[in-house]
Amino acid sequence: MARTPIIAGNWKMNLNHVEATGLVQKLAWTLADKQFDGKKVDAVVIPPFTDLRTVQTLIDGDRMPLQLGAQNVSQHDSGAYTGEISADMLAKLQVKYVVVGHSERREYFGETDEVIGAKAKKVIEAGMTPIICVGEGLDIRKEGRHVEYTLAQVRGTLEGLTAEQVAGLVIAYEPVWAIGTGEVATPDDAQEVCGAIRQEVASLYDEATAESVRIQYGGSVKAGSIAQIMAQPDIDGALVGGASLQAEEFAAIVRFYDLPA
Ligand SMILES: O=C[C@H](O)COP(=O)(O)O
Repeated sequence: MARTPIIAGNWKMNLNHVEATGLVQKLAWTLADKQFDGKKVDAVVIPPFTDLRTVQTLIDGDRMPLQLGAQNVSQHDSGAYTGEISADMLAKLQVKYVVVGHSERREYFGETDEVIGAKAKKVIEAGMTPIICVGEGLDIRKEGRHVEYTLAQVRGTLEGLTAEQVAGLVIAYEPVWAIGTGEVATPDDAQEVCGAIRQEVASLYDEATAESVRIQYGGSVKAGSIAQIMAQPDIDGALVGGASLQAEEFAAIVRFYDLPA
């Protein structure tokens, strides 16, 4: 079965709930103008926690062809974890996707593969889909160890998940040196690692699981680069940062199939 492409816009710590309303409305108008109905591509917006209720109400009320995502989640169910948000709280807001293990969380908040794997498990148990982020820094890339480094993160974060669970999730390959820098990995660079991730899933689980898991590329994706990236056999979507804050640019990325490769 063909994998449905998934284009997700991670807003990071940008836009309050009032600004979020403006962006989502503009995005929906732009997509409607282009007859986008959300059937061909999963189009996901991932705002900060404080915007989720507002954006959910808009998507729901206006039947926008958008799905909702969150940027993080607690690995605990409930209790004395001040400042944390549980998977059940997100599911109740009709959140469908949750980013876990973004490189910024690994770097600034010390998240390990073990913690990320535990978060992914909570997301799945709450009926949502984790977007598990992996990817190497510049030093590792220069040493030529990017594939083995990224695959070690894949093994570390998937540990304990069943084949059925892995088949339904999303893995985002984001080389850290390409995030927010304007440096896009070439389509071949991105395919090399995304292909290796799919093979690793096949050897950890089986071919059917590897064929089903969706793999995104992330790192300075723009409308001008998305078509070539999406033309790669093992890339099923993109995790977009900066460009997802501009409605027209993000709408063009969502409709990558209309752009020349
Ligand atoms: O989650 C998104 C990635 O970190 C990519 O961010 P960027 O598109 O601003 O490089």
